[in-house]
Amino acid sequence: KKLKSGKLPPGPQKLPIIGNLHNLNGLAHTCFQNLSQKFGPVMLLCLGYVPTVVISSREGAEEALKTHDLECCSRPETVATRMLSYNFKDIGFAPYGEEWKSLRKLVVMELLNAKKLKSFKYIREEENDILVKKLRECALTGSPVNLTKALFTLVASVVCKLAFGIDIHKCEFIDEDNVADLVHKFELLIDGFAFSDFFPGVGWFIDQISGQNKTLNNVFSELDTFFQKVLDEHLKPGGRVSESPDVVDVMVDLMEKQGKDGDSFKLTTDHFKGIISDIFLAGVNTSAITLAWAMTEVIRNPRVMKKVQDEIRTTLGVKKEKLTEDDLSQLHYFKLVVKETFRLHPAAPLLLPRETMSDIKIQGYDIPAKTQMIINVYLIARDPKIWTNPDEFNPDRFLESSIDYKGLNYELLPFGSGRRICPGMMMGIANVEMGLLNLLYFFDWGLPEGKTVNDMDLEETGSIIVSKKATLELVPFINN
Ligand code: HEM
Repeated sequence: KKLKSGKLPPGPQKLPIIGNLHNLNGLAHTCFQNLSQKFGPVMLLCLGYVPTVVISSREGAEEALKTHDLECCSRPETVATRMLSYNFKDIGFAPYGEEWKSLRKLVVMELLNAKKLKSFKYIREEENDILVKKLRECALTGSPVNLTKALFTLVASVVCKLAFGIDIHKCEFIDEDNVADLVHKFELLIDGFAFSDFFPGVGWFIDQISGQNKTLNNVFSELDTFFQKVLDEHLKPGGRVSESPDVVDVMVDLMEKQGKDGDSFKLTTDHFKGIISDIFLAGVNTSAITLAWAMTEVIRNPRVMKKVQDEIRTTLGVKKEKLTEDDLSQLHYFKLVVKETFRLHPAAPLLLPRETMSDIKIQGYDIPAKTQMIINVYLIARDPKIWTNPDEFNPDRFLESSIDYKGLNYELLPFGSGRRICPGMMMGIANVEMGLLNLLYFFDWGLPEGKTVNDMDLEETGSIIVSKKATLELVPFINN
């Protein structure tokens, strides 16, 4: 691909063949942060053979996501994304077109619409209750809990039950204690560097002899086995007995009925697995990561912890045995704590990469078609021109502010914006809010013996999805 002339965005000097890959050593969003301090908020890099524009200003993000929304598609073609999306037969990595539209509509209609979400709230309440009971047992022994793992299990149990009709506490093919490891495998896969991502042809050869292809295939095959079993459960002869059909039931039903209409696309096993992969991986990881960061931040900020727990316990009283989603509606400061967590720790700090479908202009620069476009929402949410003391965790900053995080305020975009905005946003928010509320209402929290707040490791890890690297271990104390 050759970049056409015009007023291209500035960027660092390129080296032959590798382009600017040498500029990326470390976490992508922080490397881009250092580079954009030098080259500005719209900059052009070449990642191997992939021309890439990185945007890190609110104005640039707004122009890209709004004005040019119709000209962007989300399709970073890497070895890992090709595997996980089952050859782009999913939603997150599918190119813009009829297939993507139909699949997104199906998932939104069958899983993520407001009515369905409301009818699913009992599942969330039930699963949180199970976690609270387990934590109570740990509190009696006074021993630290691996909260990272507990939160992954919580979110996975909710997502698996409502999307796939599977109870992971009883399921034969997935062990509830290993679900966090399974999601972690996905992180390894998506972070796995493959030469063929950046150097077509010759890169494949290097990956083959270096063993990278084998590693990626092994990790993928474990995930694929899980997805296949989810599918098999739904295809069992005699059908499934289910009160309310889940997304896979609906797809099976559609597949059985399809065939006559020659125009519309046909659902295949790859579509099934692409959707299961999207829901499991995009749905579980992100909410669990956000919950772990929320707990980390409130432990590090005792003033905020006290203020939010006072609000929760005064508003809800101290005698509740079990919380319901209706309890959330009365809380105000609590929601600001969640908002501040989304600001400082967006689970997808660069959103999903997009690709321009035609030549476009952003902030006065010419950007050719087929350029990968990355929006650094992490940096925008910490821009000192927009936020006072941007690195400080301070939910009070939102007390007098109307800025929200649902895709309309371009300074705060943890769920993205525009046509590819996260379709699971409402479910993600509900998972995070209900999980955090239960942790803060029923328990007080401390650090393991001998540890202080200063010992807490805040290092991040990951590329597309970024999480807290170190496991979060805390000691619960029963409040009531
Ligand atoms: C705290 C929770 C979550 C966060 C922070 C989050 C964040 C995101 C972000 C930033 C994107 C990319 C948006 C863009 O590029 O503009 C995205 C896309 C997506 N998310 Fe989420 N998400 C969450 C929960 C969920 C859940 C619960 C599901 C499904 C059950 C889900 C399914 C998806 C899918 C399918 C896409 C791809 C959409 C498309 O390309 O059309 N997410 N998410």
